[in-house]
Amino acid sequence: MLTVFSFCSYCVIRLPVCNRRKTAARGANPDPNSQPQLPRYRNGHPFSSVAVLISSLWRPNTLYPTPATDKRIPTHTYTHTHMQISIFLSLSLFSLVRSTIIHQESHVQLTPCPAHDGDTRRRISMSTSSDYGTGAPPASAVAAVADLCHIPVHHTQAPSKQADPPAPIKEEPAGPEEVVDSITPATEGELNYGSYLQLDRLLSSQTLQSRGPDGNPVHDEHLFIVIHQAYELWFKQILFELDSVLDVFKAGFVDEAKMRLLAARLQRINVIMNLLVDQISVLDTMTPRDFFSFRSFLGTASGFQSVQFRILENKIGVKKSLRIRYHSDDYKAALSGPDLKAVQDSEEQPSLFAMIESWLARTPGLKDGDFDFWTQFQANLHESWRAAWQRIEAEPNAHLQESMRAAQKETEAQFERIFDEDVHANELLKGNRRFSYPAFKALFFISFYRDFPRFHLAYDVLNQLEVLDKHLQKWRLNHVNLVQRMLGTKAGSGGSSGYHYLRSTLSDRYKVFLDLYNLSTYLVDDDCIPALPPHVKKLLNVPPES
Ligand SMILES: N[C@@H](CC(=O)c1ccccc1NC=O)C(=O)O
Repeated sequence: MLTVFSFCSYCVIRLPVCNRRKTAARGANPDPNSQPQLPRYRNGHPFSSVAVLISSLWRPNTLYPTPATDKRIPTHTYTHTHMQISIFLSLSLFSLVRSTIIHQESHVQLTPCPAHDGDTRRRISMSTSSDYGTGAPPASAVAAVADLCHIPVHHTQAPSKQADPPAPIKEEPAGPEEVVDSITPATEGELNYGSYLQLDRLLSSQTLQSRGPDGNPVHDEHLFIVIHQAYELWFKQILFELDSVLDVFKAGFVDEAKMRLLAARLQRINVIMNLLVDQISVLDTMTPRDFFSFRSFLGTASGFQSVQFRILENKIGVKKSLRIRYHSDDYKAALSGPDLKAVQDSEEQPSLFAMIESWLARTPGLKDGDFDFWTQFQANLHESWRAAWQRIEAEPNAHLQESMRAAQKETEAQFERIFDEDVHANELLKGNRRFSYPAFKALFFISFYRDFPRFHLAYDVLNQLEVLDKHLQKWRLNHVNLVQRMLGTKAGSGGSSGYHYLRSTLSDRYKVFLDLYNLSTYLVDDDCIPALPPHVKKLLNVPPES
C-alpha cells in the first residue's frame, strides 16, 4: 500500500521534473526558429499550487477572491483549492516517506540557512550517490522538494555505504551556483555554458559585409549588426511573454488568480522595452560618417523589414486601418514568403487590445442590481455643476465671472460628450477613441475605485498597458531621430523607411491604449465619484466594516 502510494506521489513530483529536463535538452534543438517549449500546467505548476496554498494561510484573498454574489466566477476556484489541498497532503506524505529513505541512504540534513529567514527556509545538504539505482533518482526528488519550498540545494561528497556517518556539514552561505546545481544533474554533464546557449551559432552570426579602403571590414559595422541582433533577441522574448499573456485571456474568462501573473508579465515586457529604448545610446556612439562608410554594403536590408516588430505591433493591437501607408504601399509590401505570412497571421489573431476590451466590458460592479455607475456618475457631475454655477453667479468681478462661465461651459460640453453613446460611436470611427462603450466606462470605474481590493491588480494591468504604449512610442521616436541623424531626409536603405514616413508613425494612430492616455481629461474631484452601495463594495472585496 505504502509502496503504491509512494510510487503515485513520486510520479506527481517526477513528471514535471522530467519535463523540465526534456525542455533543457530541447535547448540544443538545431532548429533556430523553434520557440522554446516550456512545460505547461493547466492549473499552474503543482508545486506552485502548494506554495499558493501555503501563502494563502496568511493571504486568504489569493485563494478566495470569489464573492458569492458573482455568479460568473465558476466554483472551480474551490475545486482548485481542493486539488491543492490533495496535492499538498500527497506531497507531505511523500516527503515523509522520501525523507525516511533519504535519511537512511543519502544523509540529508535540514539545517537553518543563514542567508534566509531561518524558520521558513531551510537549506538541504545532500549527497549525490549512485547507490539508489536507476529507477529512483533521489537527487531530483530532493531538488523537487527543495524547489517546492524555495530551498537552495547543496551537493556534497557521497558517503560510501560502509563508511561511518559523515560529520555534519558546515554551514556556508548559499550561492546561485548551488541552486543551479540542483536542476543540472550529472546525467546532463555534456551540456556546458557554451553548448547550452549555442554560442557557436550565436557568436558566429556577425558577418560583416563591408570592405573599407584597406580591404578590411569597416569597424562600426560590427556594432551595427550586434545591436540589431540584440533588438531581435529581445523582441523574441517580448513575443514569448506576450503570447503567455494572450493565453490567459483565450478562454473568454480571466481567472482572477492569474491577475498577478498578468501584471508581472506585462511589467517584464515593459522593463525589456525600456532596455531597448535605452540601447539606442550605444548606437548613438556611431557617427553619421561612420555609418556612411559601410551603408552601401547593406543591400536592401532595412529596419522597415523587422518582422518581429510588426508582429509585436499587431499582437498588441496596432490597427491595420490606422497604419500610415508608405509611398501608398501597405507596410507589408517589403515582406514576402514566410515573413509575410507570419505578419498576416498576426493581423488576423485577436490582439491584446481586443482581449483587454472584452475583459473590461465584464468588469464586476459596473452595473449591478439597481446601481448603475455611469448614470450615478453623470448625476453627481450635474450636482457639482449646479454648485459651480452658484459660485460663478456670486462672483462680483464681472470680467472674472465671464471667464469662469466660459470655462464651466467648456468643462460641461467635454463631459457631456462621454455620456452620449452616439458621440462615442463617431469618435471610434474617427480613431479618437478606441474602446467599446462598455469598456470605456469600465476604465473610469476601475480608475475611480482602484484602491478597492478586487481592482488592485486590474489597475496595475491598465497601468502597464499605458506604459507599454509609451515605450513603443519612445522606441519609434528614437528610430526617427536615428534615421534623421544618419540619413537626413533621404530614403533609407531598400528605399523604404524615410524620415518623413517614420515621423508620421508617432501619431496617436499608433497608440493602442489611447483611451487610457486621454482618461486624464476627465479627472474629477472626489465628491463627484459615486459612493458605492454595500452590495457593490462587497463585490469589490471591500471588508464590511469600511
Ligand atoms: N475575471 C472576469 C472579469 C473580472 O473579474 C474583471 C474585469 C475587469 C476588471 C477587473 C476584474 N476583476 C478583477 O480583476 C472575467 O474575465 O470575466
